Amino acid sequence: MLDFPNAKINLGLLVTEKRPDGFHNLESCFYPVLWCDALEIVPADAEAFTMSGLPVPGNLDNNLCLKAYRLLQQDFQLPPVHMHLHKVIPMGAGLGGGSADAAFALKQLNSLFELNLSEDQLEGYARQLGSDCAFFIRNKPVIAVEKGDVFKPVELDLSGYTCVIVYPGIHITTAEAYGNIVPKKPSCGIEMYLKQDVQVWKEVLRNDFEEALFPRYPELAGIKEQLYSAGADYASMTGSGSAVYGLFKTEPENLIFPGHYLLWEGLL
Ligand SMILES: C[C@](O)(CO)[C@H](O)COP(=O)(O)OP(=O)(O)OC[C@H]1O[C@@H](n2ccc(N)nc2=O)[C@H](O)[C@@H]1O
Ligand SMILES: Nc1ncnc2c1ncn2[C@@H]1O[C@H](COP(=O)(O)OP(=O)(O)OP(=O)(O)O)[C@@H](O)[C@H]1O
Repeated sequence: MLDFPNAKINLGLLVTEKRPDGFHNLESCFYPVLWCDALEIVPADAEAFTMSGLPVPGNLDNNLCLKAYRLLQQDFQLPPVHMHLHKVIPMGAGLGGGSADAAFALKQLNSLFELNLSEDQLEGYARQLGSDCAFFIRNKPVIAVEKGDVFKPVELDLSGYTCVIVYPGIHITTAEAYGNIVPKKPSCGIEMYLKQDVQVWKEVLRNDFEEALFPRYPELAGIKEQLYSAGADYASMTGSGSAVYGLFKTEPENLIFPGHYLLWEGLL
């Protein structure tokens, strides 16, 4: 198990229909990337939660790490713990950082207190914390369907690629992004597209949120264009934005995004 909660990118994201429960069905390939937070959990005399790094908006009590602890507490007599979260993954970026922390907390608590929960059981808990959360239990590339929490295996290896992720400092709320989208039934599943060469993805693999968000935030389309100009085989916004990534076969030179966070690193 990786010792840090890591982010994900979405390779294609089709929002296919609105569900009766208000959520949306989607189809997307979730791929883990090496942009990580740090979360330490140790037994303590009294419950404590501390944070460092990027400021996380909202009440401390609403932090997904604490929610994960409380969820397990409903079924198990957990001793008090001190959790410390060092936040590095930008929020409102479509990188799933909060979900990654929550899934990591479930896994850590499972091993720390020998709860013997299987990965399927952990996914069950994760689903209750957020749609993206279940993916991070196994943390392997998958095709996600339904709310993004039901998975199909995918044969995909991008290990030769460098992934550059640009975060433009724009916070996009997931609920708001879904509210601005018109679901579309695709003519063909994402799996068919992923079987083709990465260079072909540009023509066929789309993220439905781009159409709704690019006119509002033209800067995002500009970043995607810059990544292609720098030689990316494929570039896209991830999740509901605002981070945009490029996949490069050879490391690009002279990529400058003033004032932006830039991760220049590998995939998992
Ligand atoms: C955009 C993605 O990151 C793609 O991976 C995810 O679909 C977002 O998942 P998430 O951040 O875990 O989202 P949640 O915390 O479960 O839901 C936040 C809000 O997003 C909307 N939402 C989320 C997931 C989904 N499949 N349909 C939705 O309509 C709902 O309004 C929901 O109230
Ligand atoms: N541990 C946490 N880390 C980050 N955000 C958290 C955490 N716990 C709760 N939150 C809340 O969740 C919000 C966004 O979470 P997250 O980092 O998953 O954004 P995101 O990358 O846009 O998510 P997604 O990919 O699911 O759309 C934050 O603004 C914050 O209010």
